Amino acid sequence: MHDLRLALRDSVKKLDDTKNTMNKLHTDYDNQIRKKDEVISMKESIIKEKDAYILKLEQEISKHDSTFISSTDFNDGIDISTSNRTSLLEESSTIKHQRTKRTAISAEPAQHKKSKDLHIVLEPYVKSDRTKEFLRDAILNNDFMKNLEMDQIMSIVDCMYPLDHPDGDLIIKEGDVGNRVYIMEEGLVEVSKHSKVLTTIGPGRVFGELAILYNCTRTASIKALSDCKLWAVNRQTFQAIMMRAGMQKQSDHFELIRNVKTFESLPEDILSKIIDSLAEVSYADGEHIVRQGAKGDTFYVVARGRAQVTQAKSKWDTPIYDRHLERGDSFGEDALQAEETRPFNVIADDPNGVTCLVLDRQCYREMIADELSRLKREESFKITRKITTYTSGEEERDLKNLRLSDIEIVCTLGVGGFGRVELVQDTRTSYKYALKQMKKQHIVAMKQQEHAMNERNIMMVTRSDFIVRLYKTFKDRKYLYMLLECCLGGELWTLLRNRGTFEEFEVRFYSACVIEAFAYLHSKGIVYRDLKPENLLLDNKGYCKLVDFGFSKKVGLGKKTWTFCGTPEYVAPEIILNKGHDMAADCWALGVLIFELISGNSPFSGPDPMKTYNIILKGIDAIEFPRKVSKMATLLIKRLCKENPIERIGYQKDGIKDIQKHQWFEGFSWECLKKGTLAAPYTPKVEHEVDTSNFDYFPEESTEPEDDLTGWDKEF
Ligand SMILES: Nc1ncnc2c1ncn2[C@@H]1O[C@H](COP(=O)(O)OP(=O)(O)OP(=O)(O)O)[C@@H](O)[C@H]1O
Ligand SMILES: Nc1nc2c(ncn2[C@@H]2O[C@@H]3COP(=O)(O)O[C@H]3[C@H]2O)c(=O)[nH]1
Repeated sequence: MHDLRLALRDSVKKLDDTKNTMNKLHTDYDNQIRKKDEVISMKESIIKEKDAYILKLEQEISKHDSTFISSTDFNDGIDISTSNRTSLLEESSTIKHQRTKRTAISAEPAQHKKSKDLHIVLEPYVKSDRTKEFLRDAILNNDFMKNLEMDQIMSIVDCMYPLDHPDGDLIIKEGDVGNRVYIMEEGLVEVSKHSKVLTTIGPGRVFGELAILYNCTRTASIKALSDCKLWAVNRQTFQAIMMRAGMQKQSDHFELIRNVKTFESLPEDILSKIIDSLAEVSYADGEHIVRQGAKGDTFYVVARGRAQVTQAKSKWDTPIYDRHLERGDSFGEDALQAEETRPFNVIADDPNGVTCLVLDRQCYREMIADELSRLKREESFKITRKITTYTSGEEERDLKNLRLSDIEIVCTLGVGGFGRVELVQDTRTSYKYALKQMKKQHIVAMKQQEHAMNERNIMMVTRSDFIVRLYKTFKDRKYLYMLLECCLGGELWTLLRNRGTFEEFEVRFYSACVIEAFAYLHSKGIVYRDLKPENLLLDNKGYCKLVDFGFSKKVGLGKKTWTFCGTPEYVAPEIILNKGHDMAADCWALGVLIFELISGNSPFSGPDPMKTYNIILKGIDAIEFPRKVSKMATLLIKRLCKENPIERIGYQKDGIKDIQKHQWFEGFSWECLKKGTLAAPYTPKVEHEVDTSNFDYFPEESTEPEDDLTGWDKEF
């Protein structure tokens, strides 16, 4: 019995020990969990602190960004607004996020100044042929300027004038507004950036071109290391030549083409497409342009010089003179329909040679013929689309009677270049909106009045589920206000920052939303010009919508615009080269976006905008695609990022539809996307109407801007 009792006591003790051990283990476990939680919350607070620090830093940077430059000090007639943040970002590179929001830049010449620029009288400076050749070769040796058209280069050469700088002179100061491009004839200069010597430049080299080409402040300083003999061209002259050459060529070709019988009944936008597809070909005196009996599929218009038509009665006869062709005369029309056996010879008969505009059948078919038959079909069915009126919910929102004083701020959603975007509510109806408020004085200081008006005018009439809706605008003494549809899912940029990359099925969805937005805008002749993840907002369902129409413009179908504008990593080569651009620039940017969303990095990215432009000009084929980008996506990106705008998918016969039909989108339900029934790859967590957890925190602003009562915003 005693033994049994002892054994029982032993067992109870053992049980107690086990219980104690268990309790201890539990306490340890709890402690560990607590510690883990503490570590997690410590980590979170470090991340928060880091974010706040980065935010502060970014705000500091954007304060410095306010050093937008203005060209009025040398009154060159072009408005320039360029944020010069690169150097500051470079300095902060060790602590910045792996992903930093990118600033857009713009150099929109005001309309009246644009035309004034075109009427500038170019003042050639007389110089020897040897000097001309020397200057031309220097330009052709420059990475950026070699891409200009030869007639632009020769006009620049003609307008260059001599300039001397003695040893020790600071010819260019980093950060200044640039007003000349130079070519060194004799001497040596030293290039430095942030006081670090980068290189030296000797005879036969161009310098000072970057600030002029891209409307930014001087990217480096240049000091004479000896007495220097230079040639210079003024910014105003340089930019007039760039813009004028493109415009003149377009209007010259337009004049020639509109008088060709085959094209006489075509609408202007199709004529413009033909013009874009034309190639200029030159022939030496006596050279055959076409040969009798040869097969051909090219159509010709004589642009310059005289050509002779001769014809032989048979193979064995000598050709006999028939007539002369001059500027505006065309031949080979039949070749546009089917292969033509040339019925005569056309031979250049001009000591200065002959230049023809040529168009081949395949190009004509791809670009124009289908569009023509579509037009004809539409004409015969007299398709008149009903203008949809979007009244749903509008009446109960009672926007007509809504006044600024009815709006109550809930909290800040974001801070932009010109002010803040607040989550607000209409106190009468409790509807929630995003209210973008822009400081008028700041807009004027940056010469962005035209852009602010464009943004308002375009967004006000835009009705697409893939574009943030603008409901109403207000203004007071200090601010312009835009009452916008609120997208509480946050920016696609933030999601990309948190994820690093997206899977292709996700990118397919987001880019499809952009494609729908572009299909809408492009059909109305509007070019968007600032595509990037920063400008795509997610709604509660996870669909993305285009926002920030500050650079959008109604160009019109078949027309071009010449503004340098966009975000460096996303600008198309024709924008960089000032060739005139249109909706095709958006197709380019779409290729860049798809690449960036899949791989996490944009394809064209240098340490500063100039290097980025240089990489863009080298083209997409020079870019190595990461393995993560599938073959099919690579093909689509390469077709979107074609150097020649007219070859870009999305800009050809079926427009944006061609992109939708691309194999990368095979199986994608465009219909469900449009109806809003397709499930988004990610649904943001939005728990209530004022849940701003998908946005960063923005501290309140203490200073108020000055009044602006100049009245430029009358129509806002
Ligand atoms: N409709 C909206 N719904 C929710 N958030 C918005 C909305 N519009 C803007 N935001 C947020 O506010 C931020 C600032 O927007 P805003 O358009 O002023 O800035 P931005 O893109 O820098 O433009 P800007 O070029 O005009 O300075 C955006 O980055 C976005 O996070
Ligand atoms: N930023 C930069 N400019 C350079 C370099 N080498 C030569 N330059 C020239 O320095 C010039 C300074 O003025 P710009 O920025 O107008 O144009 C710049 C270039 O022409 C270089 O490595 N970096």
